[in-house]
Amino acid sequence: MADEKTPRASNDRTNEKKGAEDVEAGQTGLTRSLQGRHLQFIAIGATFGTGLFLGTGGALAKAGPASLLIGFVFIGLVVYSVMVALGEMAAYMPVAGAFTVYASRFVDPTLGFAMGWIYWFSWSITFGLELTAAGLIIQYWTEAVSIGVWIAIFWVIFTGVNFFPVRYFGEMEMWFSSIKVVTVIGFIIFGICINAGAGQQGYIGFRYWTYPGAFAEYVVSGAAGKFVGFWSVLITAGFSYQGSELVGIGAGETENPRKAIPQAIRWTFWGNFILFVGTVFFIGINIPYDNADLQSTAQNASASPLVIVAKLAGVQVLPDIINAVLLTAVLSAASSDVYSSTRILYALADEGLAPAVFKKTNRFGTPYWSVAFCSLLGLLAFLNLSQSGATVFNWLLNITAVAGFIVWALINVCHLRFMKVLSLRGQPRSSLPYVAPFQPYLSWFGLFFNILILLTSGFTVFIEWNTSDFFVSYVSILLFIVLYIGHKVVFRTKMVKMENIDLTMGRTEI
Ligand SMILES: NC(=[NH2+])NCCC[C@H](N)C(=O)O
Repeated sequence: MADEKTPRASNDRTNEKKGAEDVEAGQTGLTRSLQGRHLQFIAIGATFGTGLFLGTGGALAKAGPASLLIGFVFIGLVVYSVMVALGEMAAYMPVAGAFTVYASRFVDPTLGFAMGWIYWFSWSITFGLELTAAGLIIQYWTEAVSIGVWIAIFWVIFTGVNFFPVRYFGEMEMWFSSIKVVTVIGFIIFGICINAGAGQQGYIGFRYWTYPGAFAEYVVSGAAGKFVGFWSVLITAGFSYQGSELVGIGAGETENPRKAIPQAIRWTFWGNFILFVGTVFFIGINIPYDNADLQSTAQNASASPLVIVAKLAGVQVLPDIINAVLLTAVLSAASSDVYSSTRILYALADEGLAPAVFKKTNRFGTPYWSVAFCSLLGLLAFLNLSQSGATVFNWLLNITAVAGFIVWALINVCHLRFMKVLSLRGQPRSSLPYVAPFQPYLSWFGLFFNILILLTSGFTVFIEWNTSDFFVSYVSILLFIVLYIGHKVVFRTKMVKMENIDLTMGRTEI
């Protein structure tokens, strides 16, 4: 198999001579200096970003509060299926890059290649997207300085941060993420008070669910529908939750994977789920979906619904404070973006699926070429300087979200195959360090909906043809297909046969 030739295999051979601990650290070249809590915070850092803080506004405006809530709960279930699947595999086989490695080993090296590069693509693009969002947020205070200056400053800072030893990075990310979590909790408490009558609107309750209503009519060229509105929320919800799966990417860098990974996964999932659903619930009961600010946000991503809630309540300085926090939120997401695309590229190089230079680490374990290359794509943020910044922003958001759904679907695929091979070899799943619940149904459920959502993400083009919408909705799928076919044609890989699947390499306990 191609495996024989990969640098990773040779790495492992050298490692066999070293002590058990060295095998753990040396296997990836990255150091195992992160703990479970760091993983969790990196995942939280990447997840709580533009999606929750800005994207929810547009979704509420178009679909109404009930659709928003149901959409976030529903995608939460899909995320759950992905997270527990990943947890089961990663706790058993902690390797850097995690799921692309599983795809290569359990299904087909070509699948690992295409999945890895599409995932890498989604994060590199998100870096640019988030830098732009940061610039837009600052412009709330002053437009005297060009947005390009902010993008440049943040690009330098967050690229630089990723060159630090990973331990410092993990520590910094923990602070950033904590600020976000505290903000969201603060917002929820604030939302309760405002709803109960603390603001200038008096007691609100569910008033806005009656007028203007719980569901909005989603309008596409004359045709309108409530279900369509709900369905349109799913892409935004998906984008918002994406990043949760990062817990698995850092798997190769944790000190005690068997314990740390399941715990980190559990905390990340439940933390994200509760805070996301809580946030969209309180946004949805405190802002009428036909609010003018909200409707204009849907057009130009200009104001966060969190800021709108504070504005409606008539609290003076609060919008500024929330804006400041949003800035840190989006910036921390930006630095996690680089971390994530760097590690995915490293893992691809490690598997022999990207140039070996991306594997080079310095003595602190930083894969510096990889960091440099990934952050270069963040410079795409400067494209947003054009007039249609908001349009470009929405485009990138959609492209990224679809890429994310492809990756989630493939995590489900890997898990289904993982379970199959275990059962063929007579190894009970109960012997695993972490066992995903409701299997195999949950993984099938996740796979079905991930595919359905990504295939229907561009449904509006079927109602009214629009080339640019078609492109935005399906370019990630096209890219994925091109990567897949391209790799197949050049390398002529074969699907990994069940009996050849390697379940031992990368394990901490054999
Ligand atoms: N597949 C991806 N890389 N998606 C990007 C996720 C972005 C993140 N959830 C945010 O709201 O900012």
